[in-house]
Amino acid sequence: MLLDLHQVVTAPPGASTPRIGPISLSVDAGELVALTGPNGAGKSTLLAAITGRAPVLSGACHLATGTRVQLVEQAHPHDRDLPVSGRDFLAAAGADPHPPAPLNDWLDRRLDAMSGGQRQLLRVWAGLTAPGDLVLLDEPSNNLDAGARAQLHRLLRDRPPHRGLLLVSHDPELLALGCQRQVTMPAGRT
Ligand SMILES: Nc1ncnc2c1ncn2[C@@H]1O[C@H](COP(=O)(O)OP(=O)(O)OP(=O)(O)O)[C@@H](O)[C@H]1O
Repeated sequence: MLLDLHQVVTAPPGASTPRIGPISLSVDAGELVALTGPNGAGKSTLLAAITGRAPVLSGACHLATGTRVQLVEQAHPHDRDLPVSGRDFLAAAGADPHPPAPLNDWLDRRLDAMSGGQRQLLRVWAGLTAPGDLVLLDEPSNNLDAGARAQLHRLLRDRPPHRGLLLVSHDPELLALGCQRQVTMPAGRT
């Protein structure tokens, strides 16, 4: 098992409330596990706990020894300030430099000259193909139009087969992509 959470209770980085959880889930190599739940339930905070940026207040969060984690966060306003080309961004991430069309058409463009959706797809590609065993995707279809959502589905469908994926999403189309399990985050507590 790459990731095994048992009754984990966490809280946002630097805060002691709200308490998030308890939640249990596991992700094995090759599995796609979906994490759903209402806005504010704590899904992004749980990803922060898995990557060590938020505390595990009780329960156990176990990553198999040597597991490399790639986190693709929700689109961040500072993304657009990065003065690098798509090609340099993929190189810096250690990602596959040959994404499928139409992503390959954007590689000579600077990130700050791409649309938010184009940056988002490139970030997902980087997360899926950079060295890693477990990929954490935080609401990757946010702000994508129908065409970009279709591209995202293709990237996920054709992902490297042995990686484990934990997919945070509210998007029914994404959740229908063939998740092994769907786990619902309980509402947060103060
Ligand atoms: N830095 C912080 N300090 C205090 N509270 C925070 C902080 N960051 C988030 N929160 C609170 O923690 C709770 C969980 O937030 P989080 O972003 O993890 O939820 P989420 O399930 O990912 O939500 P969404 O579906 O809207 O993205 C929310 O009530 C939020 O207001």
